[in-house]
Amino acid sequence: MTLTATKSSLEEMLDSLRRRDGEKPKDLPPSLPTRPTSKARLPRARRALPDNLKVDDVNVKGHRRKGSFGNKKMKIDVESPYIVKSEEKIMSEELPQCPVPKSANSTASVSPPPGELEHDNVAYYIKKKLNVWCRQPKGKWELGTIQSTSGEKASVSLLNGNVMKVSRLELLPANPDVLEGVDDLIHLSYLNEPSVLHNLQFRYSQDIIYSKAGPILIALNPFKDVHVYGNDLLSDYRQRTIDSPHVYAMADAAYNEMIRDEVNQSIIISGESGSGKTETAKIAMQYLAALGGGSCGIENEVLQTNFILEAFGNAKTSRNDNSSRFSRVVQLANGERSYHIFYQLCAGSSPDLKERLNLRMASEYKYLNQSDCMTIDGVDDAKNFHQLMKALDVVRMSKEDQEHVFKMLAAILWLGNISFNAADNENHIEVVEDEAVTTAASLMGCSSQELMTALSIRKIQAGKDTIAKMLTLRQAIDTRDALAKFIYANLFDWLVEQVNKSLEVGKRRTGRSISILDIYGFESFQDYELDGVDWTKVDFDDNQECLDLFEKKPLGLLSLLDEESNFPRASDLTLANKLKQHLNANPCFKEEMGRAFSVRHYAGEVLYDTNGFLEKNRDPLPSDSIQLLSSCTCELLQLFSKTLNQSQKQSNSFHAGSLDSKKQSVGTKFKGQLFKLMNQLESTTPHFIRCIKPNTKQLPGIYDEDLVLQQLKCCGVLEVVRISRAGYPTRMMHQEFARRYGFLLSEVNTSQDPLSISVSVLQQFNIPPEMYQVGFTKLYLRTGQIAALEDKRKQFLHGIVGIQKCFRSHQARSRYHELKNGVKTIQSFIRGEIDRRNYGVMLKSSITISSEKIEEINAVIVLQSVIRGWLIRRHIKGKDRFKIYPENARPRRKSRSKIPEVKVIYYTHLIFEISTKLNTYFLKVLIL
Ligand SMILES: Nc1ncnc2c1ncn2[C@@H]1O[C@H](COP(=O)(O)OP(=O)(O)OP(=O)(O)O)[C@@H](O)[C@H]1O
Repeated sequence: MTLTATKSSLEEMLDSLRRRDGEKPKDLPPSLPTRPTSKARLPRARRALPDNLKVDDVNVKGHRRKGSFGNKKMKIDVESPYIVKSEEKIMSEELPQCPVPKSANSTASVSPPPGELEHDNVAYYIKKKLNVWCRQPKGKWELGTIQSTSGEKASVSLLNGNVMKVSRLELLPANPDVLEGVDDLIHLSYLNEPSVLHNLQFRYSQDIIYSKAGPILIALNPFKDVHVYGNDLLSDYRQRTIDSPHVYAMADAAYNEMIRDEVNQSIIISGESGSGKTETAKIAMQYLAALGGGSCGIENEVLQTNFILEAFGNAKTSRNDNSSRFSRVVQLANGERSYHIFYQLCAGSSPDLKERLNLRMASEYKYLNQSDCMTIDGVDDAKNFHQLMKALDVVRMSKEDQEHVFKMLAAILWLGNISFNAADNENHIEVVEDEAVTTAASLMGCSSQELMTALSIRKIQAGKDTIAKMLTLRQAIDTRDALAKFIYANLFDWLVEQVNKSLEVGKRRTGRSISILDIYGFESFQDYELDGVDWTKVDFDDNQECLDLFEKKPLGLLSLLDEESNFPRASDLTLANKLKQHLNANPCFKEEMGRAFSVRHYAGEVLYDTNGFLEKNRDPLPSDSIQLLSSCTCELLQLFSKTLNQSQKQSNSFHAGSLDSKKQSVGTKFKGQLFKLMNQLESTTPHFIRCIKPNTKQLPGIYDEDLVLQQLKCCGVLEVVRISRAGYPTRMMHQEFARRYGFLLSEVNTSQDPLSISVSVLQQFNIPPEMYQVGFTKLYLRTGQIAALEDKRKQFLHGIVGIQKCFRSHQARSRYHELKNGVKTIQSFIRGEIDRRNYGVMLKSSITISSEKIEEINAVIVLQSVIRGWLIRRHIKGKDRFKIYPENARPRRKSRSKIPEVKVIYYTHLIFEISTKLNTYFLKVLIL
């Protein structure tokens, strides 16, 4: 398969963009002011620092704390999200027609993408000495100012001092300095290629690797540690004290939407090999794991799973030392390695394990030594093997299962070493019975003979008879390799299943999930129309025709491939002819010479050679091999063959008669998996991250403009920004919108109808009508609108919480004082009593006093009792009157007890009072 991204198709795409830009959708302002209507000055590029600026407020690496000065994002915190702050107003007054965004939320004022300089505009640009982008002969863009024009030519003075004459078509408007390095491309006044590239480069040069392109997060691979991760930043993003673009912010948005809308989410990460998808996925996982429960250890578990998945799923390629790869067990190119796990196992297993697996050095296995590359600079395979063992323990894989996994890996390596001898003159072979066969067979749990038969003979059903046919060398090698690939693929799937099982705790708790995957998708605009929305249609490159080319039935490429795979006499040439015959009418298909054809994909044109298509599409694992696997004593192999049989039965019930009644083609399997994935995705809210590789050398600090531009175009980032500005990317059901924002209404809406509540909310906050569309079922909002409402909602909730706090604290304080006073009274009462009772003892224990003093105290106590007795006797006559009787022990002679209970309490108080006074008196005496 050769990739030929022809210039013509890219140019065509660019032209279509230009043509569209020329049409200028009616809801968008012109690309440049035709005439200045204000004499006001342009905004200064650098504003003076405010007096109250604190150094802490301005973060390095583009991490802007909310409300801090010095960031590029034009977002401001204002009372109403739709009221423009004075400074911003001045800016827009100064540039009445130049579309500088008023705020992050007001996107209607931005212009459409690249437009050539119009005649009127050129005069304005010359007069105001405004910067323009000027294309250099080699295609690079340079900043400069137009000095003069003559016909279609313009004389441009470049920043480096050179003056050059260029066609006006080679000039594009540049953004004002104030927009340099904005964190969302959507805020650029001019969304032309050089402006976008410059903006990303400006940020990249300051190690700000994340930017937004409307709803998409762009991540430029820094190829170095840029210190923008870790627990501190993680909690900053969680608490929303930082809102600059970051994977954390996107993961946080996904998490919040999952909780808010009760809908599963997906984070879809796309990009070229080596652009940083895996790293980005890990960063997102790190954030979600920390949210999901750092306390119960799941964070560590999630991060450990990465180690397992990378060991088994990644390999070194020429583009990336740690590339996620498929199917590279049996074939390797020079400079590349097979999956890391094979090298780790050979380098790091203990002598015991080595002996059990009869393991050799990596260089002794043919599956590994066909490439000249055995090690990776800076990577220690043995150390990584020990880390892998720990990770397997963390995901609770039993030692027995771990042993099974290592056995399967060793079996694969030994299978690769099996060789064949010619058996006759007809190119038939027989297996060489050597150490490779015996070890592979013993690791798999079958006899050497069984394995040798499966690799050299194929049984064919002819009516009721079974005929044994000897294999040719090619067939035998294919069978051996297919067996190795099958075992590895199933082992990997099984591992993923084990890992998922061990992580399922979280899912059981919430019932919701966030999936992270490497794929790219497009927005569908159909539902706008279905919902009765009158909107300015945004033209965009739809790849439906290309999708039809592949999967339309009965005459799609995959169906035709399956059909041809069923013809015994079919060849790759007959397949190519069939494709040309049936698919020529599709504009995405192009005939080529011989067995070749081209497909016009969204990203560019790809030339395909049908060589080997049929063989690869047929089921690569013969039924003899499947039988062998099911008879092996190794539990994992039995499980794999059982799973294979089940999936074949299932697919046969769905696709009866599609291929031969037993086998499912690779194409059909792939299509089935893709549809399953799409179905899963469709039930989620997607969040897109586009990873960009700034250079092919895998080095920091190098920004290759052409390479970046190509990647931006291939995945349609510029399209998405343009569509986001012109479209309504946020949709919400009226019920949902009313439930979430209805309470913000200052007047109660009597109708209680969600649609009218939604409209009242929009009106209350003066959302301009061009910022939304009201559908039958949903509300459609332009970019940034929901964020503004969310801010408003948050402010409102803060206010409510503030009032609640005040009221509750007042309540709590009053209650506290009441209790405190009560406690004080009881305490003083009890303490007095205790003090009185223990007075002598306390004195003895805590103060060192002489025996004379003790005698003195005793004398005082005696005196006290005498005085007390006298005082009481003087006040009250009759000793029974002073007794406090328990409830159930009242005196029998009630007639003699005439004092009411109140009086008893009074007297008791009196006694206490007197004795307290006496105590105080005597204490004073003692201290003196
Ligand atoms: N955010 C980042 N910070 C620092 N280095 C990074 C970052 N992202 C990627 N890299 C570097 O780039 C290399 C390649 O990244 P990664 O393996 O994630 O690419 P990929 O897109 O997954 O590639 P493939 O498709 O081949 O699997 C990493 O090994 C790492 O050195």
